[in-house]
Amino acid sequence: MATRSRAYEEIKVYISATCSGNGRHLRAETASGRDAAAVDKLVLSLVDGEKVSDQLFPGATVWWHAHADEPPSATRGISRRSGCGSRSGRYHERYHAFVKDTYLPRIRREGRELIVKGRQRKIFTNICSVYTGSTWSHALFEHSKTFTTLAMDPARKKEIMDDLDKFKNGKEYYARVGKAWKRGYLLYGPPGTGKSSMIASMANHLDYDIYDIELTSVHSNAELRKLLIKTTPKSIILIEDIDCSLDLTGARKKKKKNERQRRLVDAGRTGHHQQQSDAVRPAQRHRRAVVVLRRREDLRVHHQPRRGAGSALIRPGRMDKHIEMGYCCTEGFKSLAKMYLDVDAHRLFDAVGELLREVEMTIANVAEYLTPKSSEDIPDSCLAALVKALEEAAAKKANGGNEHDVQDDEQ
Ligand SMILES: Nc1ncnc2c1ncn2[C@@H]1O[C@H](COP(=O)(O)OP(=O)(O)OP(=O)(O)O)[C@@H](O)[C@H]1O
Repeated sequence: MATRSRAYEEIKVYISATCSGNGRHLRAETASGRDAAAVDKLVLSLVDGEKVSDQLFPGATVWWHAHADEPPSATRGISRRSGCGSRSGRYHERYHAFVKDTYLPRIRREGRELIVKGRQRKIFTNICSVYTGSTWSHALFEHSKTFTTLAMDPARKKEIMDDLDKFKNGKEYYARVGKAWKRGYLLYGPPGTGKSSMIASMANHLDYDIYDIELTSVHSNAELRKLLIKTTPKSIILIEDIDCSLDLTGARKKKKKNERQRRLVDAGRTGHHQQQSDAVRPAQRHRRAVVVLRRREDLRVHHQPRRGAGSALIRPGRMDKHIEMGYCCTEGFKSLAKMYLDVDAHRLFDAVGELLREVEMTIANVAEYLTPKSSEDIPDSCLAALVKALEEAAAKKANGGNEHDVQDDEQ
């Protein structure tokens, strides 16, 4: 809404997002032209009474003034609760067309992007209380892992990132084929192979919140549905250790009975545990996490009386993409070496590559060897320690032992 005052126009915009950043520490200096800092100040950082000027182009300026007032209740689409005041901008009337048609739309667009970028994502977990029933409690999601710092075969990484992008930008596709806008991933692999890191990278890549559901605390499908309804439209629904989660209500006893047998089956699938029979250690079994990316549509939970709450949601057959998080490969090792030691090439690379083809070591273990433990540690000593550990594991394996024992003992 613009009001006329002599040769000047005034325009008022309401900021409809929670402020982030502490405006008090920012000086209300002249904002320079079009840079993001100007929009940042304007949209997020100004405190009540502060002024900032923004140059449209040489000789043409908008003077902005921050107010703490809330939007009128009739203002549509603006939440009173989350408002952080308004900004009034004053400019010469001769620039009115430019301000209205070019400047303001750009400020709105850039401001919206900034708000989204500056938004703190959250990780939710479900809690069950006698007073409120099942509900979500949350903490800030601050996992720093991204696809840039996730060591894995670049081709596989690209495939996963492309898949995520396709999902994220798939609005028209999902509408056209009449499918709910969601996608399920089954992540599986031994502990320490990077499942949590992958989930964090996905959340950071998509800029989604994470809802980590503990299905054993959910007693019925109705309860689960209530929880899912309370999730935000752009979210990752995460169910870790689905083998345990499936062990819910009626299935629990039967499952326990079959536990030993299942371990053996899992061990058979993973190959290297094949001859271990009862010696299969739970810590080395493959663990599985289900990740459901969700946009807009509610997840449909079908009634599954015999399998317990959520089994329809997490049954592996329902997953669109299976991602195996395996042991460290040569490509994964090379990206770790770059990340941890800042080396692209080294005389020990070939030896490590060869040994990794022979023995299985998790990325977490490799990363630990590549982490300098003192100021004397240099790439040479870290890589030599890794080669030594791999050689010991290979020797143990050759003698019929468990190569993972060496790694576990040493770490
Ligand atoms: N691909 C990877 N790139 C970089 N670091 C990794 C990778 N995988 C694992 N790590 C490092 O190893 C450690 C363990 O990884 P993570 O927790 O992601 O494994 P996980 O498979 O989820 O283990 P668990 O099944 O026990 O939960 C973390 O400190 C992580 O930084």
